[in-house]
Order: sequence, then structure tokens, then C-alpha cells
Amino acid sequence: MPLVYVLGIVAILLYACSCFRTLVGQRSNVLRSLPGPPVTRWFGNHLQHVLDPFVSRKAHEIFVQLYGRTMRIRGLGPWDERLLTLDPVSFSHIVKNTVIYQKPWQSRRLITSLIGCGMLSAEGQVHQRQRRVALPAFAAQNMRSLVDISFRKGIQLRDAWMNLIRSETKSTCARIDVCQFVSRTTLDVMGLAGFDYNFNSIEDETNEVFIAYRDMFEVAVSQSPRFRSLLLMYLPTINRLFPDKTVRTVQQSREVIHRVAGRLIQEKKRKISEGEKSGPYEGADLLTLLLKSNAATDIPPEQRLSDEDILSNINTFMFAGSDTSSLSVTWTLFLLAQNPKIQDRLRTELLSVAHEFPADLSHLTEDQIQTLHTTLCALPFLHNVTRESLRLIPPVHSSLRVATQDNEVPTMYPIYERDGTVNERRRSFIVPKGTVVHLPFEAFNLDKCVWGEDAWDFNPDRWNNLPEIVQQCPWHFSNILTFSAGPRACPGLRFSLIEMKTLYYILLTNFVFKETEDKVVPHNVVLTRPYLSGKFEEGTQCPLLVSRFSAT
Ligand code: HEM
Repeated sequence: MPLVYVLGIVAILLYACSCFRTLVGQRSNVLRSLPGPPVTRWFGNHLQHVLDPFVSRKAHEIFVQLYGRTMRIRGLGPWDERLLTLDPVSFSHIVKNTVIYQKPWQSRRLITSLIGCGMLSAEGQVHQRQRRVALPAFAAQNMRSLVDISFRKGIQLRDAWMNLIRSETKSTCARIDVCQFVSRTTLDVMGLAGFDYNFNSIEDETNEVFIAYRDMFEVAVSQSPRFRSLLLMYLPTINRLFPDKTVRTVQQSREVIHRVAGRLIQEKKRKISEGEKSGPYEGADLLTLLLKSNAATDIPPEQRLSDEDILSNINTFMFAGSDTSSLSVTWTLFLLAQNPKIQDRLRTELLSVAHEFPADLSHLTEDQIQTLHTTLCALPFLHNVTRESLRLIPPVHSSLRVATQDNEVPTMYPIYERDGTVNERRRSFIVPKGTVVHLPFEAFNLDKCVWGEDAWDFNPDRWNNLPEIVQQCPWHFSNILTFSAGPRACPGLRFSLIEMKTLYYILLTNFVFKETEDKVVPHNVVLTRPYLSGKFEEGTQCPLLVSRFSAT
């Protein structure tokens, strides 16, 4: 019998043992005292209800009506009872207590195997150290060069779309997969802003580092055969012993990134140390800022990051920062195409400042670009559209944590008993060690009890008059959970807002967006991505009809 099958059987036995142990443990699991939706089959679960954006908003609404805001749902099988909380006090407690509530080892292992152990997957002191070194790089004063980079890449994207429209012989508009182009744009921005490297992928997709990142990220979101994935989770050495095509792709990608980024790290270090003698090196990419922050005198030597850690974090920024931003921009363009009046209003606001700058955007100086960006930041409707889109379709749909010890969790709302009665006095419950906690970012953003009956509508004006209860949710950004909350909230918030608003300005003042006849639907494949209804196998896409905007 081939060795791989023997290993497979061993892994399955190990897995079965661990399931059995957990199953026996479940009998006394105090989480069982919480109410929750039933399962109709022994191996049934609620994963689709809570993960699939096509059904999750309705599912969460029904769950809350029936079981309150603190409930038990089933994960992979009967041994996997999870906590689902829509209670803001419980949520806040869980995301704040990062020592107790950590990311599951399964997702950390997968992320680490692809991009190294950066901020997304590190835990404990390693994570704290990385965050301490990285956060200064995201400070407002360090974002100046990002404004310039986003603007110039936006112009390149504009030119690419103009060419596509011009090449149409029978129509004045082109059917463009905006998702694909915007994704290349944000990857380009991350390359330049992240480590001063131009993929130039808007114009040409042949750069080896671009291909390496693209292939690696495709592996992260591809659904590899279930048997092998399960096996790998418990026996990762199988990849070394029996590499398949995916493993070889990841290896090749990692080699390219190591070679090029490793060289860039050494070059930057040299420039920084030369600058100590001949005047400071002014590089403003995240890599330079990370290296400078790492060398700062207030960081004790034992707290400093190794070159490997630095590279893992640059990879992490590429991974966490490019697709999220591109999907936000894509969903906004889609929502604007669905809502032409809102699109017109936004364009009118953007055009009202356009006359202050040269008509040909390609000729703006760096100072003019900075002034333009400051002007954009003060535009109220642009801000409303940006955050309304982020609220309605958060790219990170939800996240998971695991309790590393028994813990008492406070609640704001009373907890339901399993028989459906409400215990008004009970305002806390115990989460047993090992419990998986589902953090539903999207469900909080779309909660009708908080945001009102129109919570599922795209209504940027809501931000002019928020219900009081919304204002009591001071999450990381604008009372929404799109960027999470607590010590592990997204450090790239400011970065992505700059990128998004710059792109909206350039795209909306140059183009008009309309829906095509195809139905675009959201699916959660690591992030909430657009697909054509019934054509999932064609991959992520968001085709829109794009025509030139002309003021006359
Ligand atoms: C619209 C754009 C973005 C959205 C919606 C977003 C959302 C999020 C969310 C929800 C998390 C928490 C994930 C979890 O707890 O499981 C997160 C973490 C993170 N994000 Fe973002 N992000 C965006 C852009 C960026 C950018 C541009 C960067 C970097 C340049 C970035 C870097 C990170 C990193 C490093 C983490 C891990 C933080 C930690 O665990 O300490 N993100 N992001």
C-alpha cells in the first residue's frame, strides 16, 4: 500500500480519536446550556448560515429572534459546538482579551505556510512585538507617499479603461470586469507602498514577483481536495514528502519573493545605515518604515524583528491589504451602478472640487495631489458613500477565535434559556476552554435592531443622522466592524481609506458605471467576492458597463 495511504489512515484515526474525545467532553460542555438552532442531520451544521453572505443576513436575523444574541451553533460536526455572539459587550470582551481568545491553529498554520508568520497569524508576545514595530509605519505622517502612489496608479487604471472604451467599435461603453482591474491596481499600490517595487500589473501581468504573489494568493483561496486538506491539517509533513502541483507552486512563489524581497531588505538596510552618516534615507515605503522602526532606540534589542519576520510582515500586508481594498472598491462601484442617483450625486460632489486643479490629472504636481487628497477627505458625501459600502458589504465577512482557557463572558442583553424563556437576570456565561467563537462582522453591520429597518439598503445618507444606539458602538472605524476592533483591529485602515477615496475620485470623474444583464452575487471565499450567479466555476468577476463621463 503506498505510504501516502498509510499516512492518510493514521491521520484519520488520529482525527477520529480527537473527535471522540471532544464528543465525550461535549456532554459536559457548559456551552450546551445556551440555546441555538437545531440540526436536522447528525452531521449537519450551521456553517453556511453564518458564512455565506447570500444567506447570512437573513439567517442571523432569524437566529436572534429565536435564540437571543448569545447562542450555540454547530461547526464542522457534533463535536464542534461554537459560540455565536451578536451581543456588543460579549464581542468587545472577546476581541479585547487577546491572551485568552486566539486565532485557531488551523488558519494560522495555513497562513504561515504561505506567507510566513506575520501579524495575521502570530499570537502572544510575537504578535505584540510585530505590532509594536509595525504600527508607526501606518501613522498619518507616513502616508504622504501613499497618496501620490494611489493617485498615479489610479491614473494608469483610468488610461487602461479609456483604451478599452476606445477600442469598442460598435458601442460607446465597454463591458469591463472591474474586479480584475481594480485588484491589479491595489496590488500595484501595495507593491510600491509596501516595498518600493513596481509590479506594473495594470499594463502587463508578466512581472515575476506579481505572478508569485498572485499564484500564492490563489492557493490560499482555492478549494483543494477535501481529503488532502484534512490530511495536511494534521500531518503537514505530507507536503514535504509528497509535493503536489499546489505545493510546488507555493514553493516557487516563496523562492521568488524571498530572492527579490530579501535583496530589497538588504538594500534598504544599507541605505538606512549609510543615511546615518550622510543625511537620513527618506524612503517612505512600509518596508523602510518597518526597518527604521525596528532599529529605533526605544525598541530593546531582544524585541527587534529578524529579517525573516520583516519579510513575513511585508507578505502579510500584501495578503491582508490588497484584496480587501480592491474588493471594497469593486463593491462600491457595483453599488453605485445599482444606484445611479447616488452615483450622480457623488460625481457632482467630486466635480465641485475638480475645477480647483488642472483639468489633465496626469499633470498634477506632488503638492497638488496632496492638496487634492486633503480636499477629498473633507467631502461629506464621499465619506458617507465610502463607509456605507464598507458597512453593507464588508470584505472580511467574519472571523474566528478559540478560547485558550475557561472564561466568563459578560453580556449586554439577557440570555435565553434552551426552553426559549428569557432569563432577565443572567448577564454572563462561561465559555469553556477550546470553544470556537464565531465573530460575525457583517451581522453586526447589518443588524436591523441597531441600524433600523433599512439596515440592508445602500443608503449613504443614514450617516447624517445615526440612531443613538449605533453611536454607542465605538468600534475601530465609524461604528462598523468592517476593520474589526480591539488590539487585533486592522492597522491598514488609514491606508485603505486613502487608496479608496483617491480611486473613487479618479474613476467617478471620468466614467459612468451601469449594471450589465448578469446577476452579480457575493460569495465568501476567504473574503466576500463577487461572482456571476450560477457561474461560480468562472471565478471572481464583477462586470460593469463603463462609459466615458462627459460634463457636457
Ligand atoms: C478595505 C480594506 C481592509 C479591510 C476591510 C480590512 C479588514 C481587516 C479585518 C477585519 C482584520 C481583522 C481580521 C481578524 O481578526 O480575523 C484585519 C487585520 C489586518 N489587516 Fe486589514 N483590512 C483592510 C486593509 C488592510 C490594509 C491596506 C493593510 C495593510 C497595508 C491591512 C493589514 C492588516 C493586518 C496586518 C491585519 C492583522 C492585524 C493583527 O492581527 O494584528 N489591512 N483587516
